Amino acid sequence: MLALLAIETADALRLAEFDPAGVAGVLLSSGRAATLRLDNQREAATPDAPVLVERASWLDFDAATALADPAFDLAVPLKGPYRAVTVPAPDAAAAALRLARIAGILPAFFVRAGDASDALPVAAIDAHEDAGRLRIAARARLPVAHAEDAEIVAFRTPEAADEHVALLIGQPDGRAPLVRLHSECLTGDALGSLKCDCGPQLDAAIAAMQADGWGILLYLRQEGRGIGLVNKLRAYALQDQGFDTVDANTRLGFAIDARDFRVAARMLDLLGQRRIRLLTNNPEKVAQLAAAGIAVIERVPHALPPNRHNERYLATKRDRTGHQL
Ligand SMILES: Nc1nc2c(ncn2[C@@H]2O[C@H](COP(=O)(O)OP(=O)(O)OP(=O)(O)O)[C@@H](O)[C@H]2O)c(=O)[nH]1
Ligand SMILES: [Zn+2]
Repeated sequence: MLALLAIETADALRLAEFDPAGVAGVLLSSGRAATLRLDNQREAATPDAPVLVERASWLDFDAATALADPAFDLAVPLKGPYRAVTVPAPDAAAAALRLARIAGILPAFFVRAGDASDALPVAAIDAHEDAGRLRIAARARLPVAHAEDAEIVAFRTPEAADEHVALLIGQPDGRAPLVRLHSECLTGDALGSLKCDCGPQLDAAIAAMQADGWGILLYLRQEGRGIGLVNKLRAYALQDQGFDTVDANTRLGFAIDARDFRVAARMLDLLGQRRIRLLTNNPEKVAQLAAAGIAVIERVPHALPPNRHNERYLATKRDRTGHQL
């Protein structure tokens, strides 16, 4: 049993209440630990396993914040040496790091031994990520600017606040539908950001479905490839320091791509569409859908013209994350 205090939402006073004895270590992800060069220590060398940094006397709240938040990596020369020690409950620790991702906060906690009173079981965190628990919650006609004959279907689970939606465009005609898995991007979808290609991809997907007669746009609430808006903006700030989109995610302590496309497979299943043509440049989407029982009979490329702000981002997708661009 672990007691946890998220570093992002704590302060020195709350830390003192949580851990009067000053013994709580700092739990980090393996990616963050590697950035801090802890991975040459045996206790921090297992790929993808959580890492616990021993509480040294100088490791106060501010020092822990610098451990947790890469915004300080270049500005604050980190103190040390850090010592990685055995993680007492590795499954609970891993679940805590998943919970941080779900909550959209930095994956870094003070940890000490906990007791059973109001403990959150690991299974409760797993349920948040269980696509099998998605149900159709509501559906209605929704004419949109470039597809007047459209219907919106909203999905949710009893646990998660995310409301994924499907926009069904046109009428089924017996052919496998053109499908797009679009991950939420507030900056690109709503504000017209030029840093990525999301906005134009969203518009082009709806246009392609309209032209083809019918299709299904899945709008997945996976902002920032699953790390949430605030963390994506932290990644953007790191990109302003020169790191690319892949290294920025790792420095924050997240997977390069934290999305789970079983959500999309489940939505297609609930819509009764198990044979599709998929608009994407990302082979991982095809692979994850296929693994979840959706037959992707065709991959339809979905590349749009670059601009001077997203050229490097698109090159990184091509060179480092396997996008077929
Ligand atoms: N973490 C992070 N997320 C980003 C960044 N830029 C865009 N995103 C998010 O990435 C998601 C879009 O994914 P992309 O990787 O552009 O494309 P894809 O969906 O993998 O592949 P395609 O189907 O080929 O478009 C959206 O959720 C965006 O918010 C970034 O620099 N960092
Ligand atoms: Zn975007």
